[in-house]
Amino acid sequence: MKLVRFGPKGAEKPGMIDGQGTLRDLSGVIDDVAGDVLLPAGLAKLAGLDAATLPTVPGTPRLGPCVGRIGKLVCIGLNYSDHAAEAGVAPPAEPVIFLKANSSICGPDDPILLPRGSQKTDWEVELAFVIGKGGRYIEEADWADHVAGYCVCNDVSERAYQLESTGQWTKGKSADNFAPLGPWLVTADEIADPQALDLWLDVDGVRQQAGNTGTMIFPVREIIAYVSRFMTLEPGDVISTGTPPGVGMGKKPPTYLRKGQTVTLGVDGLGAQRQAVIDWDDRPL
Ligand SMILES: NC(=O)N[C@@H](O)C(=O)O
Repeated sequence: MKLVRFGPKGAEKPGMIDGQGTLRDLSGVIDDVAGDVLLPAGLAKLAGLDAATLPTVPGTPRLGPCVGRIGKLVCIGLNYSDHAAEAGVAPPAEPVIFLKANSSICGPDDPILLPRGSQKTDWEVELAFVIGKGGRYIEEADWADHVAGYCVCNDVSERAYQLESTGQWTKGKSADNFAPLGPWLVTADEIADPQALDLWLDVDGVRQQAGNTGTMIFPVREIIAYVSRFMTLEPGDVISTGTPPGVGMGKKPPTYLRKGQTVTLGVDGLGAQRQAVIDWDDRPL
């Protein structure tokens, strides 16, 4: 199943994309793509629906982040050795974990908002996964029982805020619209192997990142066990698994996003995102 959330920011309704690619309204069945709906029983109920009986949604409404009421957005840093090399650091011996502020989460095609004065806003295509059944101290062998599905994430990053001032990475990772999620939450049954997915990102139509999740240092199964050693994972939490090489920071010379550019990105089977780059002060209100 491909689950979506559509409509204006903050008032998104749940929906699904049927086998013909038509957007269907799920708001008569569930209140949101969130929480317990993501548990195995919730997803089984949705899978049992006859999509043809759901109302179609006219037009092409805005898509919101494909999961609602996200409790936390956990990210894995430097999870591709060639990205670690371009970032100038050694591949980590254990997963690097950081959080992005929930206020950075936005729809897949919402604009990237350049923070005031930003000169080093960068792109990062990533495979993200969504927790269904939560847990603590999850065994690696049980990882698949805990994943509701997968989606695309652009881990937008302001490198000066992230790396050139005091503290950890949070400041550079958390600005508004720095975490587009979607277009769809693709349920886990549709992804045979999360470690065999191509991912790509273009700026103004020019390929910048091309990778495959097979080259991650720490695969999804290890990430879920590792993260749950440090925090309880809950239904609707999202974990983004790191970016392959080709970020702007790693170019020679480094190249960053400018107002007026367009970023497109995607992951095999999970759909694509498209973001216009605009100044924060020009954001639609
Ligand atoms: N360098 C940096 O910020 N990288 C991470 O976000 C990552 O995904 O590897």
